Amino acid sequence: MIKIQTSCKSIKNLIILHKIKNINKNAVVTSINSFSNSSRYFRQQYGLKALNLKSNNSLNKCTVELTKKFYSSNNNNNNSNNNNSNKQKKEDEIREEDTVENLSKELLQFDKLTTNKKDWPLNSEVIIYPSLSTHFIGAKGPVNLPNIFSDKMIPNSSGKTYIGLFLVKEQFRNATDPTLIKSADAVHHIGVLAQVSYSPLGYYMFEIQSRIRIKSISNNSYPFMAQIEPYLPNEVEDDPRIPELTKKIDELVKNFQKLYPDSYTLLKSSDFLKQIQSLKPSGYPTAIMNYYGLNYPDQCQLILETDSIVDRLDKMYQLLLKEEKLLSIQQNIYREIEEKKSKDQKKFFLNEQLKKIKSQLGVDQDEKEQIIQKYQNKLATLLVDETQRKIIQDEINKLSTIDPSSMEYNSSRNYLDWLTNLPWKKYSEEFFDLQHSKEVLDKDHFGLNDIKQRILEFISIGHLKGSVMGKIICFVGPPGTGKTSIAKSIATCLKREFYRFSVGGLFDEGEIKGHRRTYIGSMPGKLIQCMKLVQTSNPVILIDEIDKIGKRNLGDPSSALLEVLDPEQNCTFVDHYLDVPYDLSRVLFICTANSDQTIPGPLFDRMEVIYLSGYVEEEQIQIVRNFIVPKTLRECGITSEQLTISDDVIKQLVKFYSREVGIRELERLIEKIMRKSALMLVNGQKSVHIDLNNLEEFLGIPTYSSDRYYDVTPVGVVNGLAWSQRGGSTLYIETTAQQNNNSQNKTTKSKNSNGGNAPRLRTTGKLGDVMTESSSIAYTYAKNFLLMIQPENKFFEENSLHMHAPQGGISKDGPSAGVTMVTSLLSLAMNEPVLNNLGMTGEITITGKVYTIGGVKEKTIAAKRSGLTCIVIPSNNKFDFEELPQYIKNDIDIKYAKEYKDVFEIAFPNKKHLLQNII
Ligand SMILES: Nc1ncnc2c1ncn2[C@@H]1O[C@H](COP(=O)(O)OP(=O)(O)OP(=O)(O)O)[C@@H](O)[C@H]1O
Repeated sequence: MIKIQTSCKSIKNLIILHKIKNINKNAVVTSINSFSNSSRYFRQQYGLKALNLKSNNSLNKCTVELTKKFYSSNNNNNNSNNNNSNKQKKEDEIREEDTVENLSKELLQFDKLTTNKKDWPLNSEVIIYPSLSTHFIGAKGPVNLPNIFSDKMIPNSSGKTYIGLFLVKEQFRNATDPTLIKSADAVHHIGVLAQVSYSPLGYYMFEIQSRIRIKSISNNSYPFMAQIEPYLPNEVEDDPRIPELTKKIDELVKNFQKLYPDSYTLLKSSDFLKQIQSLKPSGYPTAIMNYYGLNYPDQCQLILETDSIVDRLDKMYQLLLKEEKLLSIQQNIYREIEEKKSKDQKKFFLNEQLKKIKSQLGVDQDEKEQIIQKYQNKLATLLVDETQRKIIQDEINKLSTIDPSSMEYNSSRNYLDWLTNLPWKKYSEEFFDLQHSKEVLDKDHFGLNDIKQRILEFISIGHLKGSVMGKIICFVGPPGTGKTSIAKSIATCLKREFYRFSVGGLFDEGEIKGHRRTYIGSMPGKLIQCMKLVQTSNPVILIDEIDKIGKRNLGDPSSALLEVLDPEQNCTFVDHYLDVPYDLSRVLFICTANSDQTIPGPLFDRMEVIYLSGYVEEEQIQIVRNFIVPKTLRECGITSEQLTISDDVIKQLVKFYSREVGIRELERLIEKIMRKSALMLVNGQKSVHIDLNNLEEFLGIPTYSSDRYYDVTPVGVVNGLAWSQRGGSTLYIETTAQQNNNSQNKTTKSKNSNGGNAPRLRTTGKLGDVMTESSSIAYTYAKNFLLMIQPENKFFEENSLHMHAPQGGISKDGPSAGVTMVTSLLSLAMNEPVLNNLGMTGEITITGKVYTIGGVKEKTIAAKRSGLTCIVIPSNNKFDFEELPQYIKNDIDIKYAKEYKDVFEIAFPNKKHLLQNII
């Protein structure tokens, strides 16, 4: 009778049909995933109780009941005004077998439709699941399905449920939750159909079945529904390129497995290659993609959408190549990180081991603690006052809070090293023994008696006073005259430590006062460095070349030096680095300079200046013979038996190999002789004797032949005496005449007094401003003087003159050449040479007064060296000359001049009668 299918399937289809027809065709979504679900749903919806769905009878019953309900509700909907009689009638009709049979046919037809497509949702409709990655056929995995999705999933005819996974377009992918996407247009229209099942573990699993394409959107409000169709482009599976590409991919895959056995694969099946080789070409790319789980949604989407298998394979191959490069980079980075990690671990491990060993050896105290303890111990022994102690203690406390690996820790340690290693209040015992001092000075230096005398006086005061505090000695003199070595001897006399530093060309104040600790690599200045080195607070400090101290924008070193030297300030000298006052008041400062002219004034004022003027030949010979030769022999390890130097050689050296007033050049020459002799001795020679015969083998030909250009000075040439930082020297003044063209024509001459033909004086020889002015004065004075003594002599009116100072390469300046210039001009004008072997020095005023000059000693020494026998100096300098030691004054005929006529009288003995003409 009843021909209705009684299978469970039929019931479900019936329910769906019911829904389709009665409720909303487009919203046929049931939560029935399985048969049991459908029965439950069925019972709840239609009130069918105690339905034994497993028995055919029950099912039949159920179907009939359902059919009845179906029609009744259908008719109710169509005709709401039906009365009870109508209702009864309808129900009777429903009971009719044919109606049921019709329904059964309909149901069967429906069932037929769907049974052909086992893995296809009913009505070809799916709920769109917006996915953030592309999936390929065969991929499986859990999926998070909110209820709103799971309730509306559409099953297939056998109750399996489906969703459509569609990749969200890139621009919408930022949404953290794909379910928040507002329109179905936000997803690509080609995607995959996934069967969803509910796992006993309580979550949904998906498995990709096939590629699908959205035909139309059936519900564009969330969650979106779409009509779908299979996406099966024509695929040619026997394309000859396929095997070639798959082979290449296989190789890549093998490589991947070898290089990255543990990473980047979703399915870690070892026989994966075998599996994929057995796949059909159409399934191959998807299998590979699934295997590697490559996380490039857009590129994978492109592959998914690609029609031909060859193209899909090719794209995938390219993607894998790219991935391989990326992986190798990642692998390298990973390896580096691992290596570093293992190094750090190793270091940590070793450190721990070291600590254990130390603790077992009983030296388990932390290194930092040890260091801090060391500073504490040192501080306890330091003779510092309370303020200094507090500063050091604070720094130690600070150090204990700093991490040893930080930069600050090192800088703090450095600072503490300085603070705790200074000789705070440690002094060498005061020693003022005159006898001892005299012995030391005489042992180290020849001559210099006046200097030695000054030093002994100085030491005597120290003896009486108990200290030499507040004294600054400054030695001024030409190079090589023993300033440094005398300072060293003073330290020996006083039995104090000696430290020397040069401030020549020093521009940075920081060199003296240190740099602040905030600078990287900062250090204390020279004074504090000295203290640390000598370890007493009262050494003798020699500040060399104080006249050459520089000044730039990096602070003013001379004012820093003033702070150091000034007894008022140096008891609380603050070095920038140390930042703690240090007492320098008991230091004996000795300075040296080549000239007192350039010593900064405020410094000069505080000094006790002692001048050294250089040595005459006899002194140099003595010094070389008695001091330099024995000293150099000692230094070279040669005995006096192995090397002898004759006195003649030393004289020759002094006369023709050196022209300095000091000893340094002679010392170098002796060293040169020693070096060459040492070579000969080492080569087997028993002994070396140096005399005038073999001297040139050692030193070459003499550098100077004679100090004098002229043995007899010609007309117009006069020997002047000059002084420079290098000592005294002789300076020729030469004048020649140049006859004027118009000399005969007085009228023209006077007319041209400002023009080119007027007689004039030209000077050359690199004369400085002062000497150029002197030459003008001399010219004027000489003209006037000649007019007085020889009015008839028109030489100056008729001749232009050229005055020259030889050695034009050397700059000359100074105020002592006036008399020499006048004499040179008059000698030319009178055509009378000056007295032979005469030298002169003195400034002249325009009225003929001869003025005081400096450097008498140096000039006298220079005159003697040049073989001059008579010198004229201003009479005001008489005292200076008479003060000179006798050995310098010997063999010199000294003449004093007050006015120029005194000079004239000496220079031109044959013309002294002319002086009578002066009224
Ligand atoms: N009177 C002397 N007796 C013995 N040796 C001397 C004497 N004068 C100088 N010397 C020696 O001459 C050499 C140079 O001397 P020193 O270095 O002291 O010169 P200085 O005046 O300091 O020169 P500078 O101005 O260039 O610094 C030293 O070896 C020193 O021993």
